[in-house]
Amino acid sequence: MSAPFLLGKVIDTIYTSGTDTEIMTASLTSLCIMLTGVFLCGGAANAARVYLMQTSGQKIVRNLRASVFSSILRQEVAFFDRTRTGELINRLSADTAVVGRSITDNLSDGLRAVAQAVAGVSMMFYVSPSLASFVLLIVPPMAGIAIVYGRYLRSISKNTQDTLAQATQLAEERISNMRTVRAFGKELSEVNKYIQKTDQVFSLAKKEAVIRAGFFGVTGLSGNIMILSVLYKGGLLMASQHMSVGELSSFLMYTFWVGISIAGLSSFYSELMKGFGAGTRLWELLDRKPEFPLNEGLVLPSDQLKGQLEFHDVSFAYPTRKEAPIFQNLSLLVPAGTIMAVVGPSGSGKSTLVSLLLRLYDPDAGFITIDGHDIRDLNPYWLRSQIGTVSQEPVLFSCSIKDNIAYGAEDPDTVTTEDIYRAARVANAYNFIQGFPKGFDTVVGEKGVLLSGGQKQRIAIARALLKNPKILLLDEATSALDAENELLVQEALERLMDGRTVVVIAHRLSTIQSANAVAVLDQQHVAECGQHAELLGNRQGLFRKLMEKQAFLQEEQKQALR
Ligand SMILES: Nc1ncnc2c1ncn2[C@@H]1O[C@H](COP(=O)(O)OP(=O)(O)OP(=O)(O)O)[C@@H](O)[C@H]1O
Repeated sequence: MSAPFLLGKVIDTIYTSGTDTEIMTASLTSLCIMLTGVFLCGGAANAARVYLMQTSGQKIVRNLRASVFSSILRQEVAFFDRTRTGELINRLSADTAVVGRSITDNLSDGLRAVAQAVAGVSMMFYVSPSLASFVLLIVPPMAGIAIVYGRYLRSISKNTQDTLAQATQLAEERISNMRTVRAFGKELSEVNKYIQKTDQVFSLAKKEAVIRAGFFGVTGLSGNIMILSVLYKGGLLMASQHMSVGELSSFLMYTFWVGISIAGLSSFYSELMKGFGAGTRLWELLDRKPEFPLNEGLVLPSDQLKGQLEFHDVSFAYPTRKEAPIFQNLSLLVPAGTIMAVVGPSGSGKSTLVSLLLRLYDPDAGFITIDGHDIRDLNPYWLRSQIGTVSQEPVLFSCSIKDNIAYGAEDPDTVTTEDIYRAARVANAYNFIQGFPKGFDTVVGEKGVLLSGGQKQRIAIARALLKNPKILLLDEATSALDAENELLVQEALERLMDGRTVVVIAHRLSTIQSANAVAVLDQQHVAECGQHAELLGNRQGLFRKLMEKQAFLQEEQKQALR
């Protein structure tokens, strides 16, 4: 900061020392030594600034990403029904990147520009207060222009990030459902839809470019006006002996300095406003409180849990479709240690029943109990740790089979390989896993696409076995497995169900026959409940009709295969 001042002194020394070369050389040497020291300190400070700002900025981004991800995972399931995956992915990657950029390199350069501008202006006042006051008349109109520009840029940035999120959503959905896109031959039309979205992003970027160009043009022009006014007014002051040539040179250098800082500041300001625009949704996400807590409430001694489940006059509609109730005054008792098969027409709410038991949603009226405790009073973490699930289409993560099975355990890090092998054996999965060249270390592809339906189910059964839950919620696969797989899965399921309270969405006759009771869902409540033989005996009953229809369909399928 003192460099222009010292350079001014150098010029004045040269100018005033006349022909006395000895004095001039001595003064010049000492001033140049001082200047070298100043430059060295400046260089070191600059390097330290860049390093510190980079590392602390990246740390902020890392923490921001972790907080956003943790905030997303804390939200209730209904939040994910309303919010698209692609949008959340975009918030996590693109928005945090924009905010990150605005607070890392940009903040570092911005702070330097602020420091330089403040110091430069102070030095301008120090060298010549009257010239400084004259030159800085340009600041108030510039500040007004900057405020309007900042607001506009902020709103454009928010729109850009929102449109980008829609484009990401479209791409994410199509890529993850590539087989359907291919089967319908929709590649070209999907590309066109994506291009439409990116075109919207492009037109917003063009708007941003126009206002940015205007703003940078104005700041450049004002810098040149400042220099021109220094030359004009400073020239006059020099002519009237109120300023030396060295002072005018210093002042001019400070003016350049301040001009460059203002250019830096406008770029800093632009990036900061973009960061604020992109950050708006991030702050909303970070501030959002989930509708129900994840880890608060009553924890019962797990060894005393019997596992009796009961629905008491439960009414429920999905938060996104409040106008279409799924259950009205539904009551159902599943005694501890028994198997309840749930059947009913498609859309009657069988999966919804399971979701309510897992407390993914809360009933609108009525309540659900486990051993007489309202599940809303129980700690949701604890509740879910007592429940095992195997769904129709089990989801496996893209990691090793070993890690996928260990995922069932409360603390996967403490699970031994022997525990995993044991669970795999009981689930009839050990032999086929060991048949792979890498055995249990085989990495299954995204969503486990390398495995057949039956294999995935057996891994999911091993995962549930490792959890060793008191309560089991099963959704039997509707898609037919080959005879051998069917037998192996059935056997594994029977072992898994042994000694637990089971609610099974049943699709196989054998499961329905072996269940202790069958609940038939229809018209938003339990239409019939009883043992298989008893329900079948009621000729007018819904269960009988369902079974007849199923038998009819099976017969039709067999004929079609012949
Ligand atoms: N997350 C959701 N948001 C809004 N509505 C939903 C949601 N999930 C399911 N539904 C609706 O709730 C109703 C019951 O669905 P559910 O999946 O529980 O039926 P189901 O008996 O299991 O059907 P299926 O036998 O065809 O699997 C359906 O009309 C469905 O469209």
